Amino acid sequence: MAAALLPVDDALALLLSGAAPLGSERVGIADSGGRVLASPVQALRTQPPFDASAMDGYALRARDVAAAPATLNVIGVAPAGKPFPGSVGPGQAVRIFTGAPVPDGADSVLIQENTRITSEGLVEVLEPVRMGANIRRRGLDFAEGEALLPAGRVIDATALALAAAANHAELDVVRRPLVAVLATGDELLAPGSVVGDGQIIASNTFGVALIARQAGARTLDLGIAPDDRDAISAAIDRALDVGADIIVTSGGASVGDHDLVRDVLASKGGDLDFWKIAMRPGKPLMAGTLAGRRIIGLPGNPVASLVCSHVFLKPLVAKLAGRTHSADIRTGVFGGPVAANDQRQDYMRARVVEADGQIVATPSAVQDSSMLRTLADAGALVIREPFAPAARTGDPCRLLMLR
Ligand SMILES: Nc1nc2c(c(=O)[nH]1)N[C@H]1C(S)=C(S)[C@@H](COP(=O)(O)OP(=O)(O)OC[C@H]3O[C@@H](n4cnc5c(N)ncnc54)[C@H](O)[C@@H]3O)O[C@H]1N2
Ligand code: MOO
Repeated sequence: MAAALLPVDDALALLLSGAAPLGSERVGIADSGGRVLASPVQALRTQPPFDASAMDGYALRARDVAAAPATLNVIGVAPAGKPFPGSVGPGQAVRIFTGAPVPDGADSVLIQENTRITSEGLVEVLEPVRMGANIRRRGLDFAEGEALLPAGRVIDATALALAAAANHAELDVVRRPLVAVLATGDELLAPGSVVGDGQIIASNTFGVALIARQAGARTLDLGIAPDDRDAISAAIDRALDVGADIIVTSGGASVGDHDLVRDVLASKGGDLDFWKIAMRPGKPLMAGTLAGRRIIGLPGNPVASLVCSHVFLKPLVAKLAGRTHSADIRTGVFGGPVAANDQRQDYMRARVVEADGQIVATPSAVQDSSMLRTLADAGALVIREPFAPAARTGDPCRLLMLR
């Protein structure tokens, strides 16, 4: 009897054990969007750094206009960036604009809509103003030294603007893992090639690399290696030389005479954590380490390579990149009957629609792992546990959402 295959969850746990965020690097604030903070961000300054006007109008003393209408002497102007140097005394006002420091002596800002210019240097105040109105107090937003953003926060638009406002020209971010991807196979040609007898176009690594990038990696395309030990070995050496954190191969993972990836890794001193798992598609998946780098050997079948990338590569990249990853797993119902499952956990491509508040998932009739188009059409993968019994239309199912 064939050896029992490693369950998917156990394989994933093995792959992720010991994976931790990579070190940090400093990047310019303008380049930090989308990265993950490696250290917390503190305010390097106080914002606003002075009591500031929130409106265009007049800075004055509230008590002077308590019995409005009242006329005040306009003794100067305070635009943003140019503080008024004097002080506002009884019966006086300073023309002020949004963002300008409130001059000494003034305790309130009256919006200009509630005033009338009567003559040069005089303003008629039509309504009283609440004490302190329209003034943003110093430090309203944050004060120097305050913690603003925690380590681990993804730098979204607001975090980026806040860090800039706090006067950070550079930020400490988690290094993005470099994922090098290699296609293997004598039959493979780059897209755009003239295709000869027995040849096909290599597609896997494009999708695999995009999945890695979307999880937070940088990627390097190592191209296509023929089914030749030296060629595969040379490509892996290149990945080691450029400092790849994860080396991903596609193809050559199975048991055929031309499936060489495992041999090459072994000959280079690599250690396999697992090979062959209870998954469909994806049975020949392998993972291990080589010279301190992580290796993932994806099966060549296009759907297997992409499904394994979603299930294994994505969380590994996310972990090294310091991101929290949780697969989008939902409960739905079957839109058609499915047969009982065997010992491999199945990831069935399914079209999904919403009906009566439920996700209805209808697996494609043919699930051959060469069929990319059915994966592109699938909104989700139905996850079928090993030995799950046959299911009928309307029975609940577990979905890994793809879109
Ligand atoms: N005797 C057995 N044969 C196979 C088994 C098995 O257990 N015993 N497992 C099957 C399963 S499951 C899979 S999955 C495949 C995976 O095998 P490999 O990883 O060795 O993949 P290849 O043989 O190199 O290629 C399989 C298939 O995919 C095409 N391919 C490969 N690379 C690409 C690429 N970059 N882009 C597009 N298509 C690619 C290749 O031409 C083949 O058609 O093994 C089964 N066999
Ligand atoms: O994993 Mo192979 O594609 O699982 O069929």
